[in-house]
Amino acid sequence: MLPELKDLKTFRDLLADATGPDRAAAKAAEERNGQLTKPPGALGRLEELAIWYAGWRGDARPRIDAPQVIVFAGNHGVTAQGVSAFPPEVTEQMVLNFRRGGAAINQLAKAAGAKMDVHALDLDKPTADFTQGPAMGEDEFLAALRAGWQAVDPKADLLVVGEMGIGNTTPAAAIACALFGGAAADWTGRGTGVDDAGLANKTRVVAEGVAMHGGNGDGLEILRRLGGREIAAMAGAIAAARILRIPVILDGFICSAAAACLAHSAAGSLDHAIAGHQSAESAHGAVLARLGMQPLLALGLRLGEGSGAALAINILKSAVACHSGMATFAEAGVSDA
Ligand SMILES: O=C(O)c1ccc[n+]([C@@H]2O[C@H](COP(=O)([O-])O)[C@@H](O)[C@H]2O)c1
Ligand SMILES: Cc1cc2nc[nH]c2cc1C
Repeated sequence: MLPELKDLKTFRDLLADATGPDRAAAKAAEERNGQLTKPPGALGRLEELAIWYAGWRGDARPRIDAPQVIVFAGNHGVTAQGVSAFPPEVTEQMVLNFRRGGAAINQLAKAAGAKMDVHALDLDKPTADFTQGPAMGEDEFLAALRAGWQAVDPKADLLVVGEMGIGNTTPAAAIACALFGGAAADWTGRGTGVDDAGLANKTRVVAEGVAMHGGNGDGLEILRRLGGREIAAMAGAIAAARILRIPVILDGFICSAAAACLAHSAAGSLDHAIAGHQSAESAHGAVLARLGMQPLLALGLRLGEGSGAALAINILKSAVACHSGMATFAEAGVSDA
């Protein structure tokens, strides 16, 4: 059961106190893996993926039958600074497109056998421009975390969180810079495709935001000050999934920035998450490296929407299918080494 998110302290406490995977199930899965009809280690990373998944599900021979993809959408006051190649109206237009089934993620979720939910968060009320003050007040931030928290289907057995929000690579870059240090230019990329002048302007905006808000508190406070509603909602959903023991596949740059805020606030809070795909957004590889994650795929996508993570669902499903469906040496009458 998922506890109610009364206030930010409750969220912080739940994040810090969440229990880890079921070690007995992981151990039993490891033993089973050693008996399957293949040379030891021959399924490469699929083997560790299946054991990791078994541990989080508390089942040495699990199945993946009910993946959930959630796309959160939000609008950003910082778009007033000309940081995106597209106008902010596109956020709402794309939400309609998601609801009609016309976006890439609709097809990718379908191809992965996942149900997809869309949550648009106060699109008519963009966050504040973080160069002027905190992006969200405490109540707004809590409401966004809660939207993510409540969006997770407790019956799901795998979760992908994605986003749509014109301008949101700017807050994601600012978050990464505030959490990991270095120069704004190290974390700022082209997003939907800004030109060189646009990139220079965006880098200045990120630097201003980090100068104003960086160094103020933990990852959650950084998320409130520099983030956005859809970014906070992704963080809320990832944290809820851990409590529900639902493994998570992370998507691109913005999703990873949301996740990084959780990891900064409480070590181990991403133990139930893996990286699905390394985005072409320039700093995504560096964020994943800081999180100690190796993406399953690198196909050059830079779309968001949960697209890269949705593509990785079938890899995890395949790992679990091999693990749970293969015969052991004894069952198949194949000679062991
Ligand atoms: O996920 C990524 O790595 C990613 C990289 C570049 C762009 N995006 C998507 O593009 C939008 C943000 O780009 P921008 O240029 O408006 O900041 C937002 O809707 C994201 O879903 C997403
Ligand atoms: C068309 C479009 C689709 C998107 N999907 C996620 N981010 C996006 C940004 C744009 C501009």
